[in-house]
Amino acid sequence: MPPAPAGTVASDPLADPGPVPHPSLVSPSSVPNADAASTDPSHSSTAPYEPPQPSGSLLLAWQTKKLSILLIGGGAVAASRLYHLLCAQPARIVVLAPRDGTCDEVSWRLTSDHPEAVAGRAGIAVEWRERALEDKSIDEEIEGFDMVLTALDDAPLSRAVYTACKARRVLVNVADVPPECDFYFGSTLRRGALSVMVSTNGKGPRVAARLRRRLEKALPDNAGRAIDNVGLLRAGLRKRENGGDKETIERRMEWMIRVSDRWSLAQLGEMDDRMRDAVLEGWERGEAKGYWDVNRSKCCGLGWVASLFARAGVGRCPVDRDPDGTALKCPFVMTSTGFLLGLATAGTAAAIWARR
Ligand SMILES: C[C@@]1(CC(=O)O)c2cc3[nH]c(cc4nc(cc5[nH]c(cc(n2)[C@H]1CCC(=O)O)[C@@](C)(CC(=O)O)[C@@H]5CCC(=O)O)C(CC(=O)O)=C4CCC(=O)O)c(CCC(=O)O)c3CC(=O)O
Ligand SMILES: NC(=O)C1=CN([C@@H]2O[C@H](COP(=O)(O)OP(=O)(O)OC[C@H]3O[C@@H](n4cnc5c(N)ncnc54)[C@H](O)[C@@H]3O)[C@@H](O)[C@H]2O)C=CC1
Repeated sequence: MPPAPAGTVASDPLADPGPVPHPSLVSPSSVPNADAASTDPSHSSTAPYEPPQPSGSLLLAWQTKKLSILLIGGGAVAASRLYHLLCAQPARIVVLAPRDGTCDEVSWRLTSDHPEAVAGRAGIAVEWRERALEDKSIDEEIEGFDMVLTALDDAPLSRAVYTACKARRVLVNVADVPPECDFYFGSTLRRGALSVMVSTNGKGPRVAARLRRRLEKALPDNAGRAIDNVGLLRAGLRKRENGGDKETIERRMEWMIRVSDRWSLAQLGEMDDRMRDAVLEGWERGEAKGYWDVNRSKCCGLGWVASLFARAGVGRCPVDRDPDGTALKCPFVMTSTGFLLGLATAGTAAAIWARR
């Protein structure tokens, strides 16, 4: 089969078109108002498009690999900041805090020989300036940094840092003075390359943490691995087809959408090198292989049957077609099944009653 023409959604007749096409592949006017499907009863908009939620902040995945970041303070808040900074893997992290008063976690992350502490610092120039910040030396201390974070128990000193940073156009977060922050931290859960941040924009950080814990419990165990494996698949696709022209980009995205929508998170979490290569073999023909298509010999050959069933959408909700959903949990399937059963029961009762 020749490669799929750009912009088409299903070159494989049995392939699932998937729940939502990529925004770049549909005309903007066909994007529906997500509110219509919202389960939040406070949303009663009839606007055709999602009305802006005035939260006051822009959530972004900030790429920090070229940044030099200064963290001032060494207490519990600084420990949390340091953990998130290490996850972000900037070029350089400098902590400015006297040894006396610095908590164990901060000093462990900065100096321990424990293999995990060492791995956590890998590739980052990490430095601990073991001294206290003084008012008169602020300008000197912040020199050369792209971002400054303060986690001090000294509000006037924090404010002075803020003023100095603003004079130099350096981005700053002052943990104890929200109006003097260019950005806020949020409650973030991390699994591999997957991060989810809950932000209440300064309204209720403790509640944000509670919501984050709830999300953590709801997330499948291997969600992080699933995302990492999708990353490897996309990298593999780029190796096969690295073209940058519009048609190639559209074809790559269209194929990735179809493949992504055929694998549940649990199945993605299992995707190993063999499965990935088998999926990538479908690229040339524009074929989007699902989990069972590349595991047909599994379960004594019953994988073939599962592959046919999966392509026909058996076991999936016919309405949202979510690869992680099952028909048993689909309100549409359950309601219509209940309705048909009710109808059959009422019909049988009526027939029995009419015969008497
Ligand atoms: C504006 C913001 C600026 C910023 O820090 O970037 C800010 C500000 C302040 N927090 C204060 C207090 C508390 N903060 C927490 C917890 C967290 N705070 C975080 C973020 C933020 N905190 C930003 C807004 C984020 C948002 O709203 O979404 C989290 C999410 C992320 C993180 O810090 O990494 C992290 C949870 C992480 C997790 O567990 O997942 C707890 C709960 C606890 O400790 O258990 C308390 C005590 C209870 C309470 O006060 O509500 C005070 C002192 C108030 C006072 O003086 O009374 C201020 C200053 C003020 O509000 O004036
Ligand atoms: N944004 C947030 O998430 C939260 C913010 N806070 C606020 O953040 C601030 C810090 O909180 P904690 O870490 O719990 O306080 P903490 O008292 O545990 O730590 C303060 C740290 O600052 C260091 N320090 C003090 N003066 C210094 C100086 N001149 N130079 C360098 N380091 C200095 C101390 O050695 C200590 O390590 C507090 O003002 C608190 O109200 C508190 C809880 C959550």
